[in-house]
Amino acid sequence: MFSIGRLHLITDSRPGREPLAVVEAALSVAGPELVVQVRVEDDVDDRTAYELAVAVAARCAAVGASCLVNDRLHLALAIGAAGGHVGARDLPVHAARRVLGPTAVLGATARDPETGAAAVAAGASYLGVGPCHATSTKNGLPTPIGPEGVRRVASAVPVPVIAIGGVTPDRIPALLAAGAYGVAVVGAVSSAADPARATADLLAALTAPPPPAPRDRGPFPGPTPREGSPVYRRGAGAAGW
Ligand SMILES: Cc1ncc(COP(=O)(O)OP(=O)(O)O)c(N)n1
Ligand SMILES: Cc1ncsc1CCOP(=O)(O)O
Ligand SMILES: [Mg+2]
Repeated sequence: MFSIGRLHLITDSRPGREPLAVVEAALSVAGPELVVQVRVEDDVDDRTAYELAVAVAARCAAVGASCLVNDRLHLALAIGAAGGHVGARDLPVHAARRVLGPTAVLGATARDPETGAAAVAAGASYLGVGPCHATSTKNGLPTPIGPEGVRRVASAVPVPVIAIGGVTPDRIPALLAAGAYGVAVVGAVSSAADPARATADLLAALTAPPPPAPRDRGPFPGPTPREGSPVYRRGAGAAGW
């Protein structure tokens, strides 16, 4: 059955960064719970990207973590990654599915329900949804969609939604409450003074019990969550995610 982690670490390969050291630190804390997405800047050549991907994949394999490759699906196949992630300017989802095969993990970017539903119909196993919040990690992104935007997409698709863009531990509860299954981060780990500690903080936020439903808060009952609402969706582990 399809299974995917809730914390996705996307590599930061901008000049001056140390993606492999960051991945090692995160894996030392998260182990098999981590999904590492190898992402390089567009001007990085394939050989350099391949060498980073091989090194990341080896470290993931050592602890049972999953490795995905962003954009460059030939690299995903070449290194035996669990799968890849594509967005609007990459291969279309149906073509990416043909490249990766029927059982690979295939992520697709969506910021609205229509795009998300189309991506799922075309073969996406999960959706990366955002940017949720402002970020300086990637230029040219559209206006952040916030937790409400996540809610709109998550309520329209039957696959895990991974919230991305400006994600920090304190923002995770609202994203989960909106129906996100997990989060993808670059800066929250890669720009942290202590990437291992930052990883632990993100994991703690992802696994913290949700706040009590309104009806449990006191003598004045609030609205009961509807079945199928994000409050229920947090139990999606039962569906095999
Ligand atoms: C989990 C996740 N979600 C979204 C993205 C963004 O993909 P894309 O829109 O193709 O942009 P680039 O990352 O390729 O610049 C992602 N990588 N991962
Ligand atoms: C690649 C990408 N796509 C949407 S936001 C983003 C970057 C997210 O980086 P950060 O976690 O540092 O905001
Ligand atoms: Mg892309």
